[in-house]
Amino acid sequence: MKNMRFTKMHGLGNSYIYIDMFKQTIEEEKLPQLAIEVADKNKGIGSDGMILVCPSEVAPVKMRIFNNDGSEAKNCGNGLRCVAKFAYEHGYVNENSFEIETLAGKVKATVHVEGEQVHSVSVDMGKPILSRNQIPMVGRDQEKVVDELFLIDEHSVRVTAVSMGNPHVIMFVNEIQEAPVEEIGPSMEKDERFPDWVNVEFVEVVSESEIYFRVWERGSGITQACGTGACAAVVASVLNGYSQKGQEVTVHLLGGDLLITWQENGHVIMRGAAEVICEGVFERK
Ligand SMILES: N[C@@H](CCC[C@H](N)C(=O)O)C(=O)O
Repeated sequence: MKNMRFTKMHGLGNSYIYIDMFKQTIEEEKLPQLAIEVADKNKGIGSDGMILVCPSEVAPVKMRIFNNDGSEAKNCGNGLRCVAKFAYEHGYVNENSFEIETLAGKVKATVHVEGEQVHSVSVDMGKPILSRNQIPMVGRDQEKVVDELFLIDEHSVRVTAVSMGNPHVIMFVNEIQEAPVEEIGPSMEKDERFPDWVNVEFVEVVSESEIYFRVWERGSGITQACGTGACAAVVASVLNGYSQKGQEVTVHLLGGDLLITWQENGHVIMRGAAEVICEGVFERK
């Protein structure tokens, strides 16, 4: 098909072009290039990537996410909240709580509705993955990677690694404004110690219930927000003794706030906004 209907949505400024695959089909091999084209801010629509809202055999809806370099990731926190809003408002689900399939497994979303519209969404993101080989991160010790010394370019930093279905490496800094996002982000993202590459996050701890957060995303570079990254940052805060399980943490991202709790049962709960920017037709070449 040539012309493609899209909805541009964002979660705290982390924007994607959402394609309704209940109503359209796109050739599988064309998806990576299409993500690059729609995300282009000069010749496309402009976004951090592309998300497909698909039928699923195991849940009412499935999310697939492509970064703006065309790479496909297994999970996306801000995307999950927007997919939940999209599925609810388009009538693909009838309940306020429902499952969403991702390449990393199923999660449960709950939409919070005012009138006919979803204004925010809570997602049970499941349990974080902490063992080194499953992040995946190279190294002999297969235990958790917590506050580990890591030499990158001329910097010596301490890292904690967490997978939320996609890989994250977290560094704690004293001043979030001074975080070396552009300096360290690109080389750490593609460092060979992370075989699948990695999302790179910087965190300033204010208190056990409040942190500041900035991100260099794998496949997209600097974005306004990263939902899975914010979940990983709260898990890392607990692992490093800055917070505790069961404590709700307000995460201040460039694009707004998320509320995140790493529960005693091991599940991470994320709550935040999901918004529609515009709808339209993209003319494919
Ligand atoms: N922005 C997302 C994460 C998108 C995928 C990520 N860049 C990756 O490659 O793993 C989020 O909100 O979680």
